[in-house]
Amino acid sequence: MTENDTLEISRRRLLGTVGAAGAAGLVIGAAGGVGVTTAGSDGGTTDGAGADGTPALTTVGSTEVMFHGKHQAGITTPSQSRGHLIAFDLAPGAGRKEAVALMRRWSVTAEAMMAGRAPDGDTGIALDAGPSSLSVTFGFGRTFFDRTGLTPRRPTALDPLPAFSADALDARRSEGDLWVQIGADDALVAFHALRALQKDAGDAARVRWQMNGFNRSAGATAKPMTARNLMGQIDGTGNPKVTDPDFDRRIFVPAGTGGATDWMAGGSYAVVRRIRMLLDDWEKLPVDRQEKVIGRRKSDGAPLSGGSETTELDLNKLGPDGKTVIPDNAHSRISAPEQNGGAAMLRRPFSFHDGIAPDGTPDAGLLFVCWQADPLRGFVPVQRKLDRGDALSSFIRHESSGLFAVPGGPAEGEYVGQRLLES
Ligand SMILES: C=CC1=C(C)c2cc3[nH]c(cc4nc(cc5[nH]c(cc1n2)c(C)c5CCC(=O)O)C(CCC(=O)O)=C4C)c(C)c3C=C
Ligand SMILES: [Fe+2]
Repeated sequence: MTENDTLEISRRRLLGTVGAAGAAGLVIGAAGGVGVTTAGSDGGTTDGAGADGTPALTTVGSTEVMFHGKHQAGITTPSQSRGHLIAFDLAPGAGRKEAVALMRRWSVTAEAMMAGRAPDGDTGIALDAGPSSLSVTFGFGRTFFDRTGLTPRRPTALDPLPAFSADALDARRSEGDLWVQIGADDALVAFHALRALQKDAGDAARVRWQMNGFNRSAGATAKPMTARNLMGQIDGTGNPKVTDPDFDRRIFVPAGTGGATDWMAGGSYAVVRRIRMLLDDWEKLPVDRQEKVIGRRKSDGAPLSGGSETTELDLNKLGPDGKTVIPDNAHSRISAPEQNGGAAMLRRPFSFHDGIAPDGTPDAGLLFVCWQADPLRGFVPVQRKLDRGDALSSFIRHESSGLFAVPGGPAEGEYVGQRLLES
């Protein structure tokens, strides 16, 4: 477990709000899933409910994600119900000096808001709310390095992603000098963070694109479970777990790689794709055919080869017709690490819905965000393979793309990116 996996209920909020609900102690050890332990003097349960069955909703507002740590927040942090992804370009004439000042400002603001404190010049949008699991994550795009005179320190991992045959990318909604991912379990808290960071950008950087997403709200299901996407599938089952022995090696850049990119130690690379779902077409497909597209049951996410959600896929199991029960073009088969030389990534997406497109179809889908120590051993080989023969590809369209270097988390007194910008 990493330092940022440990979420704490801020003592102040706990006493101020949760205490009133009778929850005497709350600890969230949250890597890969929220576990809420309520040691209430009222005999509350371990799923956050009080003895009288009243949900301890106050825990949603009270949960605090740590800003400082080995890794930035928002990577292994449990997915929040609201998200904003926003890319900025440095303003014309702005260079390294302005970038340093901006990263300092952003870090001060993010730290305050994640702790539930109002930043300077506050708008008041989040007044009354606790931190609500707010996380703010900062990344640098390929173009940032030229703009700041740091080209020699640009990692090769930021080389442009290859073009894929199914790409229908909008350049204006792709890439960017800087990238910010905001997540929170309250819509106002998330928007508040977005506004504060936009205001902090001042004259130094301009918004290039912004996308808004959502996930299931904490407490909406009877027990914590893997989220569903807008196609109705349980999505996230095959993700690497922080307890896997090779988790850190796959997701985070190791220290001591030496040389120009040492500043990325503890960091990770984010691939961001706005993937439209062709929901009208998808929903016309009978459920048994939808299940063959993925290779898993829709109801509970279990592999078509049998078992429960967490059972390994049996890719060789044959059906009565002599064909593999998980079809050759099933999404789960093609993307499985064992089919891709072990290539793995941590998928941490948000769903999006931006209304109805001009053709009358829903402009909805997945803000696909995946994390890896090296995109050439994560996203790229898997997407190459999916691009060639994934049954899901008839029902999705990749509309924008970004690749960002997300440096390690700041130590106390440091700002995000300091090891790049000041060495
Ligand atoms: C290149 C990477 C991937 C893209 C792009 C992608 C898009 C995408 N996926 C779903 C739905 C599901 N994906 C599932 C599994 C899965 N997908 C990827 C990679 C990409 N998906 C991986 C690596 C895996 C895990 C494979 C494994 O370890 O077995 C599943 C099954 C459940 C699960 O494991 O999460 C679903 C469902 C959509 C809807 C989508 C684009 C919109
Ligand atoms: Fe997938």
